[in-house]
Amino acid sequence: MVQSSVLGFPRIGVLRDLKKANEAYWAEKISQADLLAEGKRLRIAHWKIQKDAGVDIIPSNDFAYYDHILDHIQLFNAAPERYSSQKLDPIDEYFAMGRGHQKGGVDVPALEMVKWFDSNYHYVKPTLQDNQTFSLAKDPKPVREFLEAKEAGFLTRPVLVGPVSFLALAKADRGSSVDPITLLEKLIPVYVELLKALKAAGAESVQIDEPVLVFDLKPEVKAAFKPAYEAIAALGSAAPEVVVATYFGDIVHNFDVLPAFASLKGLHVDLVRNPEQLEPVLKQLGPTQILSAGVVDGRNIWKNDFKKSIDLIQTAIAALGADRVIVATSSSLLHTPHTLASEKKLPAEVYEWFSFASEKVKEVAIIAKAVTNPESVKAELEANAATVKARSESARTNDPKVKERQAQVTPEQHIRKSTFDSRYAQQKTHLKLPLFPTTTIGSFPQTQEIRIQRNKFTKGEITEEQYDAFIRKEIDLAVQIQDELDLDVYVHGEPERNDMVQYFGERLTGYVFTTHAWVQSYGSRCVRPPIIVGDISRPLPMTVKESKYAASVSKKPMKGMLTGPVTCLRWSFPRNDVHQSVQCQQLALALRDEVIDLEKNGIFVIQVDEPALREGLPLRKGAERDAYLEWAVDSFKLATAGVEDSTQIHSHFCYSEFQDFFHGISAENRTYTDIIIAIAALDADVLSIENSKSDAKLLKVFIDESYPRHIGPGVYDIHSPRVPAEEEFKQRISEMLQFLRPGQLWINPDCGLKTRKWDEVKGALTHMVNAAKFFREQYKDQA
Ligand code: MET
Ligand SMILES: [Zn+2]
Repeated sequence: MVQSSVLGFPRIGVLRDLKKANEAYWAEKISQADLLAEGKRLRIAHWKIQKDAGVDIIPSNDFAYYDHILDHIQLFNAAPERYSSQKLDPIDEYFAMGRGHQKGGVDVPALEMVKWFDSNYHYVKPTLQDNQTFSLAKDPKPVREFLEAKEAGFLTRPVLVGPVSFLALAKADRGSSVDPITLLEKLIPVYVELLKALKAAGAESVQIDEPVLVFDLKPEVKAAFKPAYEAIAALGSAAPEVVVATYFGDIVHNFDVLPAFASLKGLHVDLVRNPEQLEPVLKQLGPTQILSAGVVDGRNIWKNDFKKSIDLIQTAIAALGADRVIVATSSSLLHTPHTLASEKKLPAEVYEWFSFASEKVKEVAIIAKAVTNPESVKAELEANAATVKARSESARTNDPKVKERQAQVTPEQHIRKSTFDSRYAQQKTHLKLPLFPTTTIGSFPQTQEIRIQRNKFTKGEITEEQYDAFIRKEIDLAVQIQDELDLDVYVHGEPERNDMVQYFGERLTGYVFTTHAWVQSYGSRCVRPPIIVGDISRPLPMTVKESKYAASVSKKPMKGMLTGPVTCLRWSFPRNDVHQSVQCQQLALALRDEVIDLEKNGIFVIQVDEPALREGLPLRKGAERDAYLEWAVDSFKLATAGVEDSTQIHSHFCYSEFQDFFHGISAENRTYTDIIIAIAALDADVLSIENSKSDAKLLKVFIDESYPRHIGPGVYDIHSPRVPAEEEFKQRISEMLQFLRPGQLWINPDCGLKTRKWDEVKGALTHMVNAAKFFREQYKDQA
C-alpha cells in the first residue's frame, strides 16, 4: 500500500499562537512553564490535524520555538562560549543565540541569521570554533518530543538535520578559521548516540534532512556523506530506519553521493520543483529502497493538481511497486500558512484555488488513496479536476491592457540618463549631503497605538480623515525624532504600512489578500504574503500622499520608500500559471509610475528595497541563474530609470545577501560574485546592506569588483533589542574603512526598525550618529 507522509508542519498555530507565547515570555508576562505548555499544546494540535487527515507518516521535532537549526546547535552543545558561559537557563540561552540577550548583567548579540535556501525563512547559522567540540545535550529534544507524541497517541517520525548539511550551513566564528566540514568526525558520534536514543525510545524511522544535496558541493563536502552515513548504517537495527530528505532542487548532479545511502531505507526528492528528476532517481535506488515522492508543494498555496501528481506517483509505482513509494509534501510545510479554513473574506471563486498546510496534509492522504483505490476518493478527484479547470479559464487572471503595455517596453526605459559620476555631481549639489551621511532604512517602530488605529480604520470604526490625521501625527513624530537625532536623510517611518509587500499589493490589481495566512519568517516574526492571482497594474499613486506630507514638514531630504518588483513578487505567493519574469515586469511597470510620481511631487531620494533579490537566486550556477539575474535586474531598472539625474536612487538589501558563507558550496558556485555583479548592474546610486553581524572583510568584494557607487553596510543589528555602545559603532565603521573609500560610505542600520521599541531605536541611533560625526571630523579634509 502506498503511504502518505508530511516532512514538517508549520509551528506558529492558527492565530500565530507561538509568536504570542514567545513574545509574552520575552516580555516576562508569562512563565517558562506557560511557554513550554503552549509549545506542547501546539505540537499535539498539529499531530492531530495530520492524523485526522489520514497521513501515515507524521513528523516530530519539526517544531521549534525559534528555529530548527538553532535547536540543533543546542542539541549538539555547540553554543559559542559567549552564550554557554552565561549559565542561562537552556531556553534563555537558546533565545540569546537567536535574538541576543541584554538583561541581568548579560549582554550578548545574536548569532547570525540567514535565509534558508531560496526561501524567506531564516535560520540561525551554526557558528563554530577552531577547537569546536560536540556532545549530545541532556534530555535531547528529538527524543523528548518523540516521547511526548507517543504518549499522546501519535507514532511519529522524528526529523533531524543531517550532519553534512548542519556543517555545510555553518561558519567559523569571528577569530576562528575552521572549515566546519572538517569537524565531521567529531560530530558523527553525537548522531550515533542520538539515533540510538531515538530507537530506544521506540522510533521506527527518522527523516534526516540533507538539503545541501541540491547545491553544487565542494569535494570535501561531497566526500563527507560517505563516512557520515556509513557510521549511521553501521548501527543496523540499533538505530531507526533512515530516510534522507532533499528539497528545493534536484540532486541529479550529486548522484555520486548516493552510494553513501545504499544501506538506508530510502530517499525523499522534491518533484514539485524538479519533476524531471523522477526517472533518473528511480534508477539510482537500491533494490529495496523506497522513494518518498514530494508532489504536494510545501512552498506555495495553490491547490494540488491531483492528476499531475498521480501520474508521477504511478510512474514511481511502475518502477518500484506500491510498497516502495511514499506520497509526500515536497518539503516541510513550514513555508505555507496554517489553514484555509480561517479565511472568511476571500472571493469564493479563488478560495477554491488554494490549499494551505492543513489542506495539503489531506492532499497527500488523498493522492495515496487515489493510487491504491481510486473509487474511495472519486468525489475528491472530480472536484479537484473541476477547480483546476475553472482556474485556468477564469477571467480574473487576464488583463489585456497590462499585456499591451508589456509588449511596448523598450530597452531605453531601463537606462538612466547619465552615468553615476555625472549623476552624483548633480545629486551632491542638490541634496547637500555631508561625508558619512546617516540615514535609516525606512520603518520606525510599529507601536501598539499604530496597530490599534489601523485596525479601527480597517473595521470602519474611524474615518479615512481621522486615520490620515493619525498617520500625519506619526510622521510628525518621526521627523521630530530625526531632527533630535540629527540624521542626514530622513524617512517618513512607514506608519501607514502593515507590511512592505502587502501594502503595495493592496494598491495594485491582480492581488488577493488573506486575513490569517501567516508564515514564519524568523523567530517570532511572521509575514502574511499576499497572493498574486492575475495580471498586475497600478490604478492610483500608492505612497505619494505620505511621502509628500513628510517632505513638507522636514528640513532635510526625505527619502521615498518603495518595495522593489522582485521583492513584491518573491514575498507574495506568485502565480504558478505564468512565468515569474512576466509577473515581475508587471510589478516593475507599476512601480515605475510610482517613482516618477514621487519625483514630480518633490521627493528626490527614492529607495527601492530589494531584500529578496538574493533569496530568489537559483541555487546552482548555470542558465537558470543567469536568466533570473537578467530579468530581476531588468525589472529594478525598469522601475527606477525614469528619474532625472539629480534624483538619487537608493536600494536596500538585508539578511547578508552579499556574503556567501556557504563553506559547503564549491567555489565556482559561490553566489556573491554573481550577486555583486547583479547589484552593480542595478545602477542604484546608494546601496544599504545588512552587515552588522558579518565580518567586515567580506566587504572586500566591493573592492575586488571596484564598486564605484555609494554603500551603507549596516552597523546596527535591528533584529536584536540590544543597544550597541558608541564604541561598537566606531569599531564597525573603522573596520569598514579598511575596505571602502570614506567618500562612498553611508552610515545606517541593517534594516528597518519596525520591530524595535522607540527607546532602543533612539539609544542606538544616537550612538550611531555620534560615531558617524566622529569619523566626519577625522576625515574632514576629504569632504
Ligand atoms: C526587509 S527590508 C525592509 C525595508 C523597509 N523599508 C523597512 O524599513 O522596513
Ligand atoms: Zn531590510
